[in-house]
Amino acid sequence: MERKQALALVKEQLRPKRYEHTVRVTDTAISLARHYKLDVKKIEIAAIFHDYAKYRNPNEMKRWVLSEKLPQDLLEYGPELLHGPVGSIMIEKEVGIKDPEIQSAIYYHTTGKRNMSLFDQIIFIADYIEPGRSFPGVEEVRSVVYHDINKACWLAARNTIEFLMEHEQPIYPDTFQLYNEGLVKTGRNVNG
Ligand SMILES: Nc1ncnc2c1ncn2[C@@H]1O[C@H](COP(=O)(O)OP(=O)(O)O)[C@@H](O)[C@H]1O
Repeated sequence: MERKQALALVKEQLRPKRYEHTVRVTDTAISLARHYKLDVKKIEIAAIFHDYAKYRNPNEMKRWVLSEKLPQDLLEYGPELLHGPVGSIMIEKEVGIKDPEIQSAIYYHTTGKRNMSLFDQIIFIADYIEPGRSFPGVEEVRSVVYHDINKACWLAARNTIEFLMEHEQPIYPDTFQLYNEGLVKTGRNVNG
């Protein structure tokens, strides 16, 4: 699918600010894909569709979780966490995009997870660092992402966990697993 057609399809699904965010995520992801030598056209499609389900009705998303047998614990964390997993299914059913790499990146773009592929990482971190983001710590992530994308994803997970804890929000465990993985892989675990 071409960029123009893909953007037109998501524009119908999103509010104007979210659509602008999507365009910035897409441009950021393309730049990272060029740098890390991934398929730029494929990254572009994943980025354009990453928030496809963002404004779907929470009850509709809940029905998709149940009918598609997605992990039911997602339902305990509020509707915000559903749009990635549900969006990964919806793009196949509604748009005809059936591609495991694209669908995985959309599925995990909010929480991250351990063992992300480079493709997953690029969508996850492009969403976090796109130029419209201004939360604490984002500059540090931008400064490392072109030479150490593992570190960038780890920092994003750490910052998100800190933010959610400060606000006493529940935290879906995939983000903890990404955080832990970074410490274990760099030897900074409890025994190190
Ligand atoms: N593991 C998690 N558990 C609960 N909430 C999370 C987790 N990871 C991220 N979030 C929250 O989900 C919300 C949506 O994330 P965001 O990056 O804005 O996604 P998107 O750009 O796709 O809308 C943010 O408020 C973020 O703090």
